[in-house]
Amino acid sequence: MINPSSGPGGVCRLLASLLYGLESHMDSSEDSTFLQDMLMGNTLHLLIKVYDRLQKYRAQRPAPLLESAQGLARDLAEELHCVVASPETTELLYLLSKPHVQALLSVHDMVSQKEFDPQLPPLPPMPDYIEKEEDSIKIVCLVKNQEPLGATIKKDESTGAIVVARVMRGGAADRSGLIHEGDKLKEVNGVPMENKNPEEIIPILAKSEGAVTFRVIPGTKEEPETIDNKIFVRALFDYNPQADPAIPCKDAGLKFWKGDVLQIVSQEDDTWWQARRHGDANHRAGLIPSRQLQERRVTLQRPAVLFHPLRESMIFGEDVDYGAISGIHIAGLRKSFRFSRKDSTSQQVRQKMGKGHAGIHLPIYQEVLPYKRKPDEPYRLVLLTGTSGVGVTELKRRLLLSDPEHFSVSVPYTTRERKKHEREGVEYHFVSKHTFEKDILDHKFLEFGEYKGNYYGMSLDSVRRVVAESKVCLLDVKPHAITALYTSEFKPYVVFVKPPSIESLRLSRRKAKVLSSQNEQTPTKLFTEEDFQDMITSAQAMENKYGHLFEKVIINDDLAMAFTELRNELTKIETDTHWIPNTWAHV
Ligand SMILES: Nc1ncnc2c1ncn2[C@@H]1O[C@H](COP(=O)(O)OP(=O)(O)OP(=O)(O)O)[C@@H](O)[C@H]1O
Repeated sequence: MINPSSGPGGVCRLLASLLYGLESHMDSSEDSTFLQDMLMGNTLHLLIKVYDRLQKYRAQRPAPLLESAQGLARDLAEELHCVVASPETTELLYLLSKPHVQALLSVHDMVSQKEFDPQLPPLPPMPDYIEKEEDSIKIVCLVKNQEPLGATIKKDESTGAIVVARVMRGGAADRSGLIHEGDKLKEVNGVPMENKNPEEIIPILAKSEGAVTFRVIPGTKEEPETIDNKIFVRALFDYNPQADPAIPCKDAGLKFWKGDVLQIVSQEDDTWWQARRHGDANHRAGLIPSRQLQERRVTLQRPAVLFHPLRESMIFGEDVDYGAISGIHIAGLRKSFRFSRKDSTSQQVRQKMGKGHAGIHLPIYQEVLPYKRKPDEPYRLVLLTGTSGVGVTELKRRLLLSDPEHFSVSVPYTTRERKKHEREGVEYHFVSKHTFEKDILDHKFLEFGEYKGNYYGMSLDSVRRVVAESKVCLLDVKPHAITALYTSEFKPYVVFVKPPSIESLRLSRRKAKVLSSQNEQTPTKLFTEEDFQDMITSAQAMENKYGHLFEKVIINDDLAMAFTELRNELTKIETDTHWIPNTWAHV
């Protein structure tokens, strides 16, 4: 090693002795000559001298020249004095000599040399354990003087955790931007906060000066209970960010299912909104496709994993043969006024109502509001729908029997002759063909059809009459009729009765009988394998097309269980706060 303090002479002597010491180890005189030439040569000695001068020069300078603006200006002025004078150099020299330029340079040097940031202590090592329930720990190191921390703490009575209760504006904690209300303090300077009271912790904080290290679980700001100015939507499709190739970050996505209520927290981005699932313990917002993005996807019907496009051949439309109208009594109650099974050879059903959509054009998000029925308000209309034979009539029948004072059905209209035992307005409203046809033209019917030369139909007025009696009106309708009732007047609670798997159908419907209009002598028959298959296929098609209108899906496997589930759900919507489309709030 060259020691500059020993001076160039010392270095030369060192090189000479080094050469002498190495000679005995060298095999060839050629190597020895080469080393001697190199080490004792003038070039190396001159280089050592230059190096030595530079060291001395640097040691004499008071401050590093390049960091000082004044020094730079001085050097520049010296250089300018040596060059041939020109108007520019003269002007520059004049400017540099001006007192305010000098003052400016001096201020620059003063500021640049000042140490403003406190010396931060080294970060503490990462903890080698993280409790399971903690999804993130923050290690905050504050350097404070005698000033207080500027935050208050409290003990969370339910969890026992020490929580930052308040951060004072402008205080040390606030200025750091690292400690927030709701943060849980786990440790202060290595002292665990568990089982400590705020009174024990305050002196620890007060005493600490210099670097104070906090181990903190970032808190989630407690949301005030008010829902004003918040946007809630019901998701009308399933979404899995892991299966979405377009999302900017899969882990930042929010997975949700059709029917989930989401709070939209940001719509700033046109493509990706931020939302959290209502009722989730996790308050972290996640990315969801914006309405625009999802609409584009639905329109393009891709990617298939995110949206199940409708298969046209399976869509229930106005041209489908729904078969006969059933107006048959079962156990003293009228059989469903729905267009019945496909095995009928009867008339085509003409639809009048139910065309178009209830303001929901694409099943994306439906804006919703919390709703709780007031005692003087009418009950929500209960619409039961499902594929033929699935058990809609049976469930309605059980509801009526369970509480005839509370539940009721609307009375359909017919143009057929009244039978002896029938009473006007009980089984049917009996009207003339002329009146019925006039009512059709006046859009009075929700559904109507023709069977054996007679009209049958359900009018909106019939529904209104039940609602006006302060009863829960149960109505079983084909899904396309839902839209006509999807209004703030009726606030329909739409229940889709869904068949279970084909194996469960075979088991549960072993002895069940269905209507068969093929044989007048034996109007009922056992289910066939084809019936089960049809039920499942039709249910899937219905769900694909109208699923966005279904507020509740009940799988009718075990009848008693399906009934109990339905009954409980109806009680809930009568008594609890739940979500309804926000358009129903404005009458
Ligand atoms: N979960 C069930 N287990 C066993 N049998 C059932 C179940 N649900 C309904 N059934 C029976 O299946 C048959 C058809 O039910 P239901 O008449 O209620 O069907 P529906 O949906 O009203 O059909 P449609 O529109 O053709 O009248 C009935 O005999 C009924 O008792």
